[in-house]
Amino acid sequence: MNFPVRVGQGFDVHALVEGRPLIIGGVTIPHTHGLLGHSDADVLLHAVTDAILGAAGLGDIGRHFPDTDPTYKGADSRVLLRAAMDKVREKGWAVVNIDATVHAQAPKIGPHAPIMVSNIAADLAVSIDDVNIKAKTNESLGYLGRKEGIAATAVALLASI
Ligand SMILES: Nc1ccn([C@@H]2O[C@H](COP(=O)(O)O)[C@@H](O)[C@H]2O)c(=O)n1
Ligand SMILES: C[C@@]1(CO)OP(=O)(O)OP(=O)(O)OC[C@H]1O
Repeated sequence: MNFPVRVGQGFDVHALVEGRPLIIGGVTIPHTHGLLGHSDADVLLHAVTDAILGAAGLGDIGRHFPDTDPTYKGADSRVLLRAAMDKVREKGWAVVNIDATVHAQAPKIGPHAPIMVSNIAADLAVSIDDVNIKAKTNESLGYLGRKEGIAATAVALLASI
């Protein structure tokens, strides 16, 4: 159906391990542990990438940037987000707004959220007013509550250009 707006959602989770930097929303956050992944494991940017790809009907991040491809080993997820946005734009879509949540028992995300917002807004070519980042602990419940990993969820609204 041709309709001038489309919605997409994204989810990602990565394990917290020692000896890796913690990079979320393009911000390197001082912490005892970092996220494990093939790329820089930026869980928030991966959720946002899946949200915009999903809204455009373009599948998911692993389809475009496989974790079996050495090209993406240690990749900066902002580069992947910009490349995904290029594909979304080529299909005739622009981002209206993004709303995302980082599910992290620790560390505190709030102090870093403004820079995350500005990174994501720049990569998607939208205003900082069009990107909202929230954070929640997992109330110490489950694998997130035990600080075994950090998850992120995101929704994206696209408009036809
Ligand atoms: N990693 C986090 C988690 C939470 N916040 C902020 O704290 C508020 C309360 O979180 P609860 O999970 O206890 O409801 C939340 O609304 C965030 O503002 C955070 O910054 N970083
Ligand atoms: C980003 C990619 C590619 O380097 O790898 P990871 O960093 O492991 O992240 P994931 O969230 O599993 O997403 C898809 C991947 O293909």
